[in-house]
Amino acid sequence: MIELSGIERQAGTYRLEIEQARLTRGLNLIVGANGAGKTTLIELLTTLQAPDRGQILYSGREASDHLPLICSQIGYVPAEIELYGEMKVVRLLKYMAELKGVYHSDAIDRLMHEFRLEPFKRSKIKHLSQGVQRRIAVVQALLASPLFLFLDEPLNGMDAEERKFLITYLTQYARTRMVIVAAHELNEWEDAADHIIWIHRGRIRYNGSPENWKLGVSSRVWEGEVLLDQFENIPQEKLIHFRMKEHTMRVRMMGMQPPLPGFKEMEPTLEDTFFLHMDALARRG
Ligand SMILES: Nc1ncnc2c1ncn2[C@@H]1O[C@H](COP(=O)(O)OP(=O)(O)OP(=O)(O)O)[C@@H](O)[C@H]1O
Repeated sequence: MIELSGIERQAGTYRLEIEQARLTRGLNLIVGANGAGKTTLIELLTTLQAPDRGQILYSGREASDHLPLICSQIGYVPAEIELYGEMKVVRLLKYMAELKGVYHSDAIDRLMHEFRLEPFKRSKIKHLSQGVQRRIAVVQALLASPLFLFLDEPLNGMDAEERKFLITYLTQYARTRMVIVAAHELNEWEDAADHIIWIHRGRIRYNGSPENWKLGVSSRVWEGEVLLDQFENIPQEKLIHFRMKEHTMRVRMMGMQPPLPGFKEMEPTLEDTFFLHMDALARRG
């Protein structure tokens, strides 16, 4: 468990403030608009940044008093990964393992196999696709079986198969450990997220189950088809997404009532719920 209390962090004009928060085992999905503070929160939790005020406890231990121990329990995949391009994959992973105090090759062999990296074992990192490089970044974070695994936008650069594999892997890993993921694309995490941490303008607005997050919205979600000229009159702020068909548009919208006859009410997804909460905040001003 990670417990935060009285956290304050100023970076330029941006300010993060967290009075109290508790993160528990399972897959924790940090959601928020651009610039909300997802990366700042992850960097505080990985000890990369120190708070100006407040306390972060990892399984009851204060980070500043037990830094080497806590760092050894953390795995981190940043959003912008920069691996040593000239190194071969196996050499890089051996080096990263040694830095983490892992001197036997079992973990490397197992993870290379699980993440299907064996064909690239002797390739230089710089010759590999973004998706493969990201898989390597995830593997290096997993080498010491961290209790706390942080991933910032981990699906960036991955193809559909890699994304599916990683989400399944993390879901299983999160059964016994804490996985904390910051993501923009929420629908992909629909079945994986155990907890939602919604951050808005440097404050945690929600920390709890996806089910309760969805129940916390008053507006509803509707889907239906409209003609192209009808589409032009749809208020853009109520639009969640749309898909062009031959002569019509399939649109997904939010609102208390069906926007037009023939629209059906839909179960809100995580992504819908994010839009609904943001819309409610905007209406409150
Ligand atoms: N060192 C810094 N100096 C000044 N401003 C900073 C610094 N670090 C972050 N910020 C600002 O703090 C805000 C929060 O940044 P952060 O990267 O944590 O947000 P985010 O939710 O991860 O955003 P995104 O979704 O765009 O990645 C942004 O407005 C950013 O420009």
